[in-house]
Amino acid sequence: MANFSDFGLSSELEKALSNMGFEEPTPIQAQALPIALQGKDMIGQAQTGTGKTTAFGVPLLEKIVKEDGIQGLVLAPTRELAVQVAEELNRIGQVKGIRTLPIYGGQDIGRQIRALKNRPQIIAATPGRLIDHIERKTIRLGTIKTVILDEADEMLNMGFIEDIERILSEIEGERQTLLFSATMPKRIQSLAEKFMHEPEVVKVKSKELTVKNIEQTYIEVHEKQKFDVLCSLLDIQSPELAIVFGRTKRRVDEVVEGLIKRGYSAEGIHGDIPQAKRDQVIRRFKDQTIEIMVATDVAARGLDISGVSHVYNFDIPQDPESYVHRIGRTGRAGNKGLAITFVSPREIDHLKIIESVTKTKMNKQPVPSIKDVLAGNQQATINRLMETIEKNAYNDYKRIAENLLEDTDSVTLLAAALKLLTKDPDVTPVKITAVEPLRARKPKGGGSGGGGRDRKRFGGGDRSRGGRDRRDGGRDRNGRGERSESGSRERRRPRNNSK
Ligand SMILES: Nc1ncnc2c1ncn2[C@@H]1O[C@H](COP(=O)(O)OP(=O)(O)OP(=O)(O)O)[C@@H](O)[C@H]1O
Ligand SMILES: [Mg+2]
Repeated sequence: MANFSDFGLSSELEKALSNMGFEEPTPIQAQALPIALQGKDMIGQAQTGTGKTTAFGVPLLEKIVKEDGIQGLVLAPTRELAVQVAEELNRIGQVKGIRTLPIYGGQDIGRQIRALKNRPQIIAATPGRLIDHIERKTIRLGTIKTVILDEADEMLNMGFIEDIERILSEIEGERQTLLFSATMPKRIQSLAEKFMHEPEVVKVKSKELTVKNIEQTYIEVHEKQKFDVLCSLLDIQSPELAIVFGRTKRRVDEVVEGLIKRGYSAEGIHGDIPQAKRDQVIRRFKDQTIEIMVATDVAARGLDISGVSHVYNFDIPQDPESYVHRIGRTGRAGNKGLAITFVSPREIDHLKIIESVTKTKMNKQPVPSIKDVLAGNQQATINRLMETIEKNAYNDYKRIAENLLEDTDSVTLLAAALKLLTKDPDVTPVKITAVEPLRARKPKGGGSGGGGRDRKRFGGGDRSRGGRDRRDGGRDRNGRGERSESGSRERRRPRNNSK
């Protein structure tokens, strides 16, 4: 078993890793560190939640010297991910006095310009906003030595290729380029050929694209029943934290509204929600103020939130890569997770394609019955009761209990109390606008397997329009007048509007 001390790291970084509670490197770290620390270009693929951030963060931070301008750049497809990567790099880099600043759209640019005055050595950015800064000359990339493309395939999907090209062209001289993702569609190769210098490819060997600690199931359910089934599952499974993925922004809004109506604590996140609100939702979800986050694919990539025990695909994802990343929000860092995908009868073929590309099998689970829901709610009551006993938080009620027991027997009393405490299945009417099932297009030809298939083959992706256009969220992958979320995750604002 490898050890962090095997890599000849500086004592500061070794200390930082042990402060973070990292006892031994994960497989991708063990394989990537020796290569990346030599300064070589590298492509790293490993399953979700297996520590890719540290795998690139350590070689990046090791190279940084304290007083030399911006030396490192991490590009990420979404704002939340840029923020999270910056947080992790700051945690590791702190001991060495290295500062990472997140730069992302939707946040006041003046604030970012002020923060740049603190002279961060690393920038973790979404491409659009970084270009704004380059054009304003508030960020100069001339001193950069290391570039990391986190979730590179997704940045391609989102049409960021021109932006990436533009950004990299600003970086003069020799640079080390690292590219990481849990999925590596074939298209990545052209990106690598273009921007990397003889990259070494590091793939953590495993048959499946997903980690074993996520239990994967699916439920065949008609569109109209989805919402009730979701509520039933939430009652039966009482997740610690759950993410529910929907196909469109409207879908997310409607599911959130419905969940709140039925008494769940839920909030939504998608590309049309103002950034300040998005940040707040993530914060409230992380600190468990809300239990359910409903999201479009904007939250599918990279987010590392501990306590996410369940992922529900309210709508089956458009393509296998999206599936891999969505369910990867649970089962991270060796923890267990459960992923449940709703499939309408006409989407079964689509499900089979996801299974074959990801090389996994989802077990079919029956639609839960009212009896199951009641049993789940009863169990939840019992758990709450036991917690109250453990916490010793019942003393004020002891006297009342003793008085009541003088007239009524204990079993009757307790049964009545349990009945009162137990939630009845909530049947408050909720209407969710129906969406058409996703239709699978059979892949033409052999396909590469292992996530190597092109997205275009699934669900009729429209990638022919110009880059700007796509980024502005106008793309409609379903072709049915509902905006699909992909493409509006990071919006470029018109120049005069980005104050
Ligand atoms: N060596 C380690 N030991 C223990 N925990 C670790 C180690 N390295 C990373 N972690 C933790 O594992 C979790 C997942 O790490 P990270 O977010 O880097 O995964 P990832 O591979 O980038 O996943 P994704 O593909 O979803 O982006 C984080 O909470 C991180 O702190
Ligand atoms: Mg990651």
